[in-house]
Amino acid sequence: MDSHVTAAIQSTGRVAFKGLRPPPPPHMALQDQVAVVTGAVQGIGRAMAEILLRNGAKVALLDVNEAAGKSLKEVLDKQHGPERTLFLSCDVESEEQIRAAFQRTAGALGAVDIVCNNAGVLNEAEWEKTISVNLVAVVRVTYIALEHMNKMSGGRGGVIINTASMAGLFPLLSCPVYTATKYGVVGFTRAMAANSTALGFGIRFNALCPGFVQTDILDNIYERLGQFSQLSAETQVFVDKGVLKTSEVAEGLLELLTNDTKNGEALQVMCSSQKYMKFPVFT
Ligand SMILES: NC(=O)c1ccc[n+]([C@@H]2O[C@H](COP(=O)([O-])OP(=O)(O)OC[C@H]3O[C@@H](n4cnc5c(N)ncnc54)[C@H](O)[C@@H]3O)[C@@H](O)[C@H]2O)c1
Ligand SMILES: CC/C=C\C[C@H](O)/C=C/C=C\C=C\C=C\[C@@H](O)[C@@H](O)C/C=C\CCC(=O)O
Repeated sequence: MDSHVTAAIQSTGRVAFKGLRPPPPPHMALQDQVAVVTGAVQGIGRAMAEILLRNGAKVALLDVNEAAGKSLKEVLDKQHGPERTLFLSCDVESEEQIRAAFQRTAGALGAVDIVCNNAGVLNEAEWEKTISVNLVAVVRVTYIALEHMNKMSGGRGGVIINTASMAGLFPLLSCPVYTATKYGVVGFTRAMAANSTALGFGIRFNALCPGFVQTDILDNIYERLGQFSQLSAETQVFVDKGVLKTSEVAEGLLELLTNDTKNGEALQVMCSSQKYMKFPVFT
């Protein structure tokens, strides 16, 4: 993010970013960086991959949706060249598949610098699955990423960004398990950031916390609320207050990646502004 915008966030904790200026030039800091994005073939993950590529990074696109992955790869090849991306069919619930994906990324694109733990689901009826994908897999991918990136074991450090949600900071009506997973992601991110500082991993950890975003997660929400489906109208009232574009969330990712003063932060991305969450200080 531009230095004056970063300064605005630091001084006010809030910055408006919609339509104020032409697109900024690419961030040199991301040039030829190697990024792994999970849940990369649609929605927020796709917007993350696109902004990384526009800023000169190489991107491994990990997802369970092979058909969408192959067609996205074709689109991105035309825009950025085939050597800039890799699509890898990978279920983040599988340790074996994640290990293979990191190995293939390092072999084809180079050592991993950036990980975006973004894959997620919302299903209060299949709540164990929601915990498995949204929280357990974030821990699993992070620990495998550490084996590649940790400066204390020969890696070269980097940045790990976890897609949480505003529902990781405020309870989301009708989605108690989804809310719990996103609170878990925020807590894990902050704890890993503190560990990284204490143990010298050379890795920054931050959480991205968008409000409602126009993606498939918002579709057919009624069917995925399980025993809380009677509250779908109340949830819809929140949704109707405003829905973000995926590109706006990707701008938040860029801020967390390029602002190297940020570690252990949760960036709220809302329709009117972005602002860092103020957590209580424990003394
Ligand atoms: N859409 C919103 O309103 C919103 C708001 C805040 C946070 N989020 C979070 O953003 C992230 C992305 O969601 P989205 O809104 O883009 O949804 P989406 O459904 O459009 O995209 C999710 C992607 O994750 C992939 N995925 C699902 N399970 C997977 C698995 N086991 N392994 C690998 N890939 C898997 C899907 O195939 C899909 O491509 C999620 O973590 C979600 O919780 C979404
Ligand atoms: C239907 C589910 C769709 C998508 C899931 C996704 O992750 C979206 C979550 C979005 C928002 C959740 C927000 C919860 C909000 C409230 O509880 C609310 O009262 C927050 C109030 C103020 C916060 C903003 C501020 O302090 O300025």
